[in-house]
Amino acid sequence: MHLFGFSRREMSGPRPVVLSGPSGAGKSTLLKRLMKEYEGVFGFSVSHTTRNPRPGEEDGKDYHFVTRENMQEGIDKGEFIENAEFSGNMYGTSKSSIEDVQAQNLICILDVDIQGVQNIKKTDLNPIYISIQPPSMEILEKRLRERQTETEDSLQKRLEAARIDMELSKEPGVFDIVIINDDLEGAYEKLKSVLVEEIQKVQDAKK
Ligand SMILES: Nc1ncnc2c1ncn2[C@@H]1O[C@H](COP(=O)(O)OP(=O)(O)OP(=O)(O)O)[C@@H](O)[C@H]1O
Ligand SMILES: Nc1nc2c(ncn2[C@@H]2O[C@H](COP(=O)(O)O)[C@@H](O)[C@H]2O)c(=O)[nH]1
Repeated sequence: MHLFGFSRREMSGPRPVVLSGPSGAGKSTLLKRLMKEYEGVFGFSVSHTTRNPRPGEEDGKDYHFVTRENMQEGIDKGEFIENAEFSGNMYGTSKSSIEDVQAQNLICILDVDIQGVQNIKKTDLNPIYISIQPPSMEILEKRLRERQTETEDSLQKRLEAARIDMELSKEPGVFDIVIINDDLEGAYEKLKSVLVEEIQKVQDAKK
């Protein structure tokens, strides 16, 4: 089996991690904390998107912010392992975003929606699949509104996508673990406990 031209044996680095779950469930909050606590262990796979940057977001760090034309050109050229339409915008994971992280022997973290999960399952990336879920739709809506990043239209689209995500994530075998992000500390501890073995591998390799 080959992934991006490398055989699995040649790619003996740590297993990637896919973080998914509804928009507003707390994925970025948890992964930023993880990357801060374990500096030099994780590398973020920087996705491409056609949405506009939010205040404080940096091109090339949070996302590669691109036009639809640019993104479609890359997809047509086979540069993406997966891509999806979400809340009126295109999102996708380029092959090079993963290769850049894996070349450094870091645990590659992908933050993707449920369509991304379904499409990554068709590849041989072999990640650990983690779903971050909100305690309820009501709390999710409150968190999204308080974040003040969405228009009413975008918010409604995200809530609709969240309903589908919450249903699909209940299906057995889709995720290795589903973490309910109610209390942030508890959710973070659970996330760390799932990743402890991979973290150890990277830390041991550095010794
Ligand atoms: N356990 C929690 N309790 C209360 N608020 C939280 C909790 N976790 C995250 N939040 C807040 O909820 C909002 C949404 O979190 P975050 O942006 O991390 O979600 P996300 O899943 O990354 O969303 P998106 O997919 O849209 O990027 C943020 O304002 C964050 O500070
Ligand atoms: N399928 C993919 N989904 C992605 C990717 N990058 C992010 N996402 C998901 O999009 C929504 C919205 O993100 P936001 O930053 O606009 O709030 C969220 O669920 C992300 O997980 C990707 O490359 N592929």
